[in-house]
Parts: sequence; structure tokens; C-alpha cells
Amino acid sequence: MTPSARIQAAIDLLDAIIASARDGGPAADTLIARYFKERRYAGSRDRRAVRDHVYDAIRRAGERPETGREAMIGLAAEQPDLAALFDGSAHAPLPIEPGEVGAVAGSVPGWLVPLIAAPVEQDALLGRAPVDLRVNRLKATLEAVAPLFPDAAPIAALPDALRLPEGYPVEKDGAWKDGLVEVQDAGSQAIALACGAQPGMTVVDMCAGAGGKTLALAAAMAGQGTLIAADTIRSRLARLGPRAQRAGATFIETLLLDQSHEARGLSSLNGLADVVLVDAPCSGTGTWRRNPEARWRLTAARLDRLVAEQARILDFAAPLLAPGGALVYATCALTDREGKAQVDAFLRRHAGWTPEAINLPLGRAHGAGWLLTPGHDGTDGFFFARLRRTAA
Ligand SMILES: C[S@@+](CC[C@H](N)C(=O)[O-])C[C@H]1O[C@@H](n2cnc3c(N)ncnc32)[C@H](O)[C@@H]1O
Repeated sequence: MTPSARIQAAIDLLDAIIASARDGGPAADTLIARYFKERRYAGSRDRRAVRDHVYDAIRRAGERPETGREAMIGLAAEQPDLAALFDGSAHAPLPIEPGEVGAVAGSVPGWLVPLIAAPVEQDALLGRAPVDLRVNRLKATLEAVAPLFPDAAPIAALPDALRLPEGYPVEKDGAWKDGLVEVQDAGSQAIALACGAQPGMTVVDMCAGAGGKTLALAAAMAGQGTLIAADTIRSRLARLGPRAQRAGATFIETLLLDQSHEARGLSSLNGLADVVLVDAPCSGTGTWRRNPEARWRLTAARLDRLVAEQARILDFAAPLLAPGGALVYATCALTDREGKAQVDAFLRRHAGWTPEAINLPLGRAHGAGWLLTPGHDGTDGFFFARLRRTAA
């Protein structure tokens, strides 16, 4: 492909990504993979260059552009060598017309700017994410694993964490295949640590998904006690099985919940749990480094629905806690509606709960909880809070 043809390919892909973001279709990565499957003539350098153009254009535009051409013209406005490739040659985009404007630059869609928690450094939300590892204590120690990754650095305050450079292909590594390490953002590791899970406890991971945090909880419990991974989506829970096998965490039980009737499936656990983690479905505002096109998908109506769902999940999770037990609420979102205000509203709705201080060298206090941000902590963005049940 010529450099100009790569620009046109990026425009075509961006058109598909914009439509998919608007209509709730597949993710950008899926669309890019499909596109190249149908175009075997594109070599690996072409694919890499097109992908880079696409992601540079996505990262640059806070608002969802109308067209791929608008997104790429916006990028070209900052990179004159790209602008020169709009030359009208075969397979190339038509020249940029005088007065033709590109997508507006920005990190956060305008409507969302005032909703992001005040301390968040909004410009840093689209940075590049490193690859963080969690050493799986069920199979290894940090001391044993660190020499296997000479490029890795420890992360202060997180006893099992190692940080590798962006793009490190860890899943090709024997240590990963053998379950000695998991890929897990330092922020997620901090949340698992804040749960305070111990061997012998009864712990429920209420929104377990494919079990990223469940596996961290399993390691903290040293494989002893009761650990239940619950979710409403069967295909997500199904992905936990092979991961748990690899990690040697075979004591995990899975529980498929019936959406809207969750309390029924959970009733046998009422008043028994030492820890319940609610890692709630959320806007994902804190994960834009990995998933920048997510901000083209979020709408005010979707945010309203998420806030209501988070409150509902907290309400059916709370009765599971034994007196003295801890409900840990977490989201990878950075809006106060999903974080600080959500926890305040829970505390207003329910008597007998006390927020507990979270003292980590990473992050900062925010309302009754704790905030981690890419700009301040070099992690994905998270809000989490630890609420102790003081009365039955
Ligand atoms: C943020 S993700 C969880 C990520 C996971 N804990 C991890 O560390 O990889 C939120 C999860 O909540 C699940 N979920 C959504 N509504 C739920 C509900 N009503 N009850 C339980 N889980 C729910 C979703 O299916 C999704 O897997």
C-alpha cells in the first residue's frame, strides 16, 4: 500500500468505527481485524501503519466525529506530512478542500467534562498504558518471577506487581502460560488489596466478569475458604474456568445470576460474607487509555442507566455481608455520579454502614472512597470505597 492508500484505509475504518460506536456495534479492534482479514494484500507494515493512524485519530477526537475523513483531517491538521498524503492519487483520499475542517481536538466529550470528578487530570486520560503484571502467589513469588522479566520494575505499595513497557507481549511468555503471572492493571490490584481477603473467609465477587479480580482474591486467600464469582453473563463467567485452572485457583465457585432477580440466586449467602466486592458495570471513563473509542459510545442516557444499575446492585449485594464484613464498591469510572455520589447515596439509603479509610501510597482520598487516576498514579482510573457493616 502507498502511504496515501494507508490514509484512505484509515478513513474507511474510521467510518465503520464511528457508525459502530453510534449504533452499539463491535469494538474498533474487531472491525480492524475483520478489515484486514478481507484484504490479504496488506502486509504487516501496512496493517501497523493503518492501525496507528486509526488510533491516533481516535485518541485525538473527544467528540465522535461525523466521518472518518473528518477524523483524519483533524489529525492531519497537526501533522503536515499526513496532510500532504491527501493527494487524490489512486486509492488516496481527495485533496483537502480550502475551508474543510477536521474533527475538534479534545480528550473528553464536551457534555462529560463537567461530570468528571474534580481532581482528575483530564488531559492524561488518553495516555499510553504500560503492561502491569500480578505475580500469582498461589504459584510463585515476586522474588522468583522478577528475574524472568528483566525489563520489569516493581510498583511501590503493591506487593505482587511488576510493570512492563507498553505492548510487551506477555501472553507469549512461559511464565504467563504456566500461571505464574496475570496481566492486571495496578489499579485493579489495589482494589483487590483493599478487599482485605484472607484465607478461610467467605468472599463474593459480585460482578466477576471473566474473573480478573476474582483471581487476585483467590491468591490473597491462599486457595482457602469460599470464593464465589457471580455475574449475569454466562459467556463471561465461562472464561474464568480456564484462567482459574492456569492460576491453580480451582476452589473458586461460579454463580450465574438471573438479571433483575439476582437476590433470589444469592439468598443462601445472606449475612454470611466477610467481603463482597461489587466491581460494578460502569462508563469505563478510567480505561480510555486502552479503549479510547469508548468515549464515542457513552451517552447521557447510558450513564443514567449505569448509575441506576450500580445502585440496584449495591442494594442486593449489601444483605450478603455478615456484621463486621466489608462491602467494597469499585468502578473503573471517573464520574462522581458513579463514584463518590453513588457511595454517599448508598449510605443515605442504608443505616448501619461505616466507610473505612483506605491507606495506600497510591491514589488519594475522594469523598468516602479512594481515587486512582492515570495522571496522578499511572494506573487506569478507578474509584473505590470500603464500607463496613456495623449492624445487622
Ligand atoms: C467492570 S465489569 C467486571 C470486571 C471484572 N470484575 C474484572 O476484574 O475483570 C462489570 C461486570 O458486571 C456484570 N454485571 C452487570 N450487571 C450485573 C448484575 N446485575 N449482577 C451481577 N453482575 C452484573 C457484567 O456482566 C460485567 O461482567
